[in-house]
Amino acid sequence: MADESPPAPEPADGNVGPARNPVGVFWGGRAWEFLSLVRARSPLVQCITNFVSMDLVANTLLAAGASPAMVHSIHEIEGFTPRCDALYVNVGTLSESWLPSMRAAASAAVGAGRPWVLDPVAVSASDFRMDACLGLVALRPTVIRGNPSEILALSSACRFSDSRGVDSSHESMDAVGAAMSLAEASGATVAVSGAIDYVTDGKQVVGTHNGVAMMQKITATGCAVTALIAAFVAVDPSNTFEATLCALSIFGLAGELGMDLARGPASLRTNMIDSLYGLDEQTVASRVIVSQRR
Ligand SMILES: Nc1ncnc2c1ncn2[C@@H]1O[C@H](COP(=O)(O)OP(=O)(O)O)[C@@H](O)[C@H]1O
Ligand SMILES: Cc1ncsc1CCOP(=O)(O)O
Ligand SMILES: [Mg+2]
Repeated sequence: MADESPPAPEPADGNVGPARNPVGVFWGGRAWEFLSLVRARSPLVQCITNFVSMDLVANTLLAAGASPAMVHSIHEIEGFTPRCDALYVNVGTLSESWLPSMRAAASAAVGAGRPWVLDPVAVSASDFRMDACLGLVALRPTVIRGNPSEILALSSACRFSDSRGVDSSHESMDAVGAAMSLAEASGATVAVSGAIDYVTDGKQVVGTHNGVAMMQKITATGCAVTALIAAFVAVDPSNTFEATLCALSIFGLAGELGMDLARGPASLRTNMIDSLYGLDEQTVASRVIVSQRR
């Protein structure tokens, strides 16, 4: 298809331009379209997520215009999950009693033709967690998003990596190859977060440069952006790759705007939610920065 979109303005540092997607649409424009769809449709996102993250995940989804539901009882899966627009599973505070709900919900989502998204928090912390995540990956998540250490560990299914827990000890660039392998093996779109967030389907790799380092100093920002990915995928399940990249861009941009007024992590958290809520087309179109890596 001919590329008829106008040329993108080069960013100040000149080395990464807002790239075009394969059909020549600006990522800033795509990100705005996805956010607008989420605001218009308010997708219902079932979240089976860790205790630490529940508040930030729910508030992030609400600020974006989506509708969160923290429903995790095994007795509610059969009736509830197929009615949702997307499912989000996060193993951050995994326990024996929750794992069956996660599996049942993933199966129910797949059975109902709904997308589901996995966040393999601290996957290498224990054999129990690694086995649980491998079992969940076998249930065909639509998207997997983790930090570099998590994606490296899950991709190699290495049970005793040098990861220290929920935080990453690697750069996102280090995990791009692992993310591609994981995408190929699982059939999922894989996102690895960091200073640059990379998204891959196993063939192409695209990076978004939005975000600020202080987002790492707020617990559950990773969990929250994975939930946002679920909301974006929910409104356009046939464009998983774009939805994932745009959710990461939008969340990073909210962090950048929030940082303008922040005095530290606590005020950044508040300002980030406010900024996400208030994003407008001009800001999104002009400030989303994406680069094609491959
Ligand atoms: N060095 C960084 N610079 C800018 N943004 C970052 C940086 N590190 C992480 N982020 C952003 O913080 C959010 C959470 O990512 P990350 O900290 O990698 O996940 P997790 O919380 O799962 O470890 C993502 O939106 C990511 O883009
Ligand atoms: C601190 C902590 N412990 C178990 S889950 C969790 C939150 C992890 O959040 P994130 O992966 O977004 O950093
Ligand atoms: Mg995480």
